[in-house]
Amino acid sequence: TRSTRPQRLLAAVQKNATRGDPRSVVKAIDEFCRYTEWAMNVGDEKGCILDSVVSEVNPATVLELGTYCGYSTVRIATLLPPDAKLITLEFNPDFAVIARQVIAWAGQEEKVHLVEGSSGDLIPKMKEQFGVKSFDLVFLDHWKDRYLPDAKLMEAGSVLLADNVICPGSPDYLDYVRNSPKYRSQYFKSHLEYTKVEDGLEKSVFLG
Ligand SMILES: O=C(NCCc1nnc(-c2ccc3[nH]cnc3c2)[nH]1)c1cc(-c2ccc(F)cc2)cc(O)c1O
Ligand SMILES: [Mg+2]
Repeated sequence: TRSTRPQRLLAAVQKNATRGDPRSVVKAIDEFCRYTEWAMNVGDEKGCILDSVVSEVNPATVLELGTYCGYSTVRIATLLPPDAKLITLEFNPDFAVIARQVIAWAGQEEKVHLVEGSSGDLIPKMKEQFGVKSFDLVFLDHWKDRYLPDAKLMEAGSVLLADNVICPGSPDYLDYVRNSPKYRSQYFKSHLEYTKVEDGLEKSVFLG
């Protein structure tokens, strides 16, 4: 049967990227998605904004919601010190299978813990399962209607960075973080990955 898009993306990584070289993995995915087949990775333009926020926060613990093929997982992990921890949640087992291989090809498996399941179930269990009370940085890139309920599950002191606040959009989340006294929010205008369509990242600092 026909391969899936994540399988074709992984094949492009294994063909064009050097094992153990995360930057070549990121480059191979961006080239594949720009010139061969679009895929919903955060991409190179928004990826640079992601990189700058990760570097600024310099987190010891990161939670990523929505692994997909592991593109942003690799970008984030590459910027973390060896003892830092990145937990990434993926709901779709087919995506998780691919993401594990992309993360391994990039040589980042030490810092990354990919957990399969739904954010609504797993976030409340974070504390006991991973001994993590709160995360220094949370990257929201999963189902857009889960951003707000999951943010409310996590109100324990961290920086939230949300992808796709314009396209596909998460209007209830955006309204909440921009109008709640609990957050200081900032919009980074950009474009939907590999296109000219407007999109952006919203960075929201929890004020406690
Ligand atoms: O849907 C997206 N991303 C979400 C993937 C996902 N698939 N499954 C999950 C999940 C759901 C529960 C979860 N609970 C825990 N992890 C979870 C992961 N997330 C997404 C879509 C687009 C997009 C834009 C324009 C278009 F015309 C078509 C598409 C762009 C993007 O950057 C995205 O991130
Ligand atoms: Mg996204």
